[in-house]
Amino acid sequence: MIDNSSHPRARLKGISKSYGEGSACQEVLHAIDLDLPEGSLTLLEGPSGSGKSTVLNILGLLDRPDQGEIEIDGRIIGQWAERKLANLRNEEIGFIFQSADLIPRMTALENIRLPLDIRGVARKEANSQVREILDKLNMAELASQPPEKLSGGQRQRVAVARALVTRPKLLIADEPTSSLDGDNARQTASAIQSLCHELGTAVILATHDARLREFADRILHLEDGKLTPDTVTDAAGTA
Ligand SMILES: Nc1ncnc2c1ncn2[C@@H]1O[C@H](COP(=O)(O)OP(=O)(O)OP(=O)(O)O)[C@@H](O)[C@H]1O
Repeated sequence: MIDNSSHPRARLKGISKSYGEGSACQEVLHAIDLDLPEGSLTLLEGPSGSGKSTVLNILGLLDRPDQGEIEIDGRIIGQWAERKLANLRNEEIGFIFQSADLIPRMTALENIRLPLDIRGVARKEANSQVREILDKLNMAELASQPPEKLSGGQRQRVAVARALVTRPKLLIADEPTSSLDGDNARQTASAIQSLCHELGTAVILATHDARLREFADRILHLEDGKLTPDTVTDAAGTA
C-alpha cells in the first residue's frame, strides 16, 4: 500500500558539494532540497556535468556531501560509519547503471537471484521471488538464458529485476537507457515504472533521454548547482 502521508523514502535537505580546492574549487551542488516519495518515479535531467551523478551518489550513500542532511526512510544519515552505510545500502537501495553488468555463465534467473543468495534466502523461496518478478516483466521464457543470448534491452531489464528483487525502498538509476534504442529504452523505463508503482519503491532516474519523460511522475532539472521542477510538467501541475 502506498502511503504518502508518512515521510518520503529519501530526502535531501540543503545539500552542497564542491570538488577541488582553492582557485580550482567548483561548487557542483548548492543547497539542494529533494523529496522522493514512495512509489513514484522522478526523472533527473540536466546538461552534461551539471551534477546528476553527484546527486545520485549522495542519495546512494556512495559519496558524502559537504553540507546538508540525507534522510533515508526517516533516518538521518549524518556521520554514519562506512559499515553502517554499506548495510543500509545493501538492504534498502537498488542501483541500475548504463551497462547491465550481468555475470556471464549464469542464467538470467541466477543473475536476478544473486542478491537473494547473498542474503541467504532459501533456494526455493528465492526462485519463486525471481519467477514472480520475471512474470511481471513478461520475461518468464528468458529465465534459463545466459546474458550472451539476450539482447541489450533484455539484459538491461534483467538488471532492473536484479535491482528490485529485494524490494528496495529506493532505486537509483544512472542513465539506464543510454545504450538502448527507442523501443528497448521505452520497455526498460516502463519496467522500472510499473515495478516501482507496484512495490512502492521511490525511483530517481538521471537521464539525457527525452523519450523517458512519459514514464515520469515528476521531472526535475539540475543546472548551475540548483534543482528546479521542469517548467512544462510544473505548468501541468504534475511536478
Ligand atoms: N570525484 C570527482 N572529483 C572531481 N570532480 C568531480 C568528481 N566527480 C564529479 N566531478 C565534477 O563535478 C561535475 C558534475 O559531475 P557529474 O558526473 O555529477 O555530472 P553529470 O550531470 O552526471 O554529468 P553527465 O551527464 O555527463 O554524466 C563535473 O564538472 C565533474 O567533472
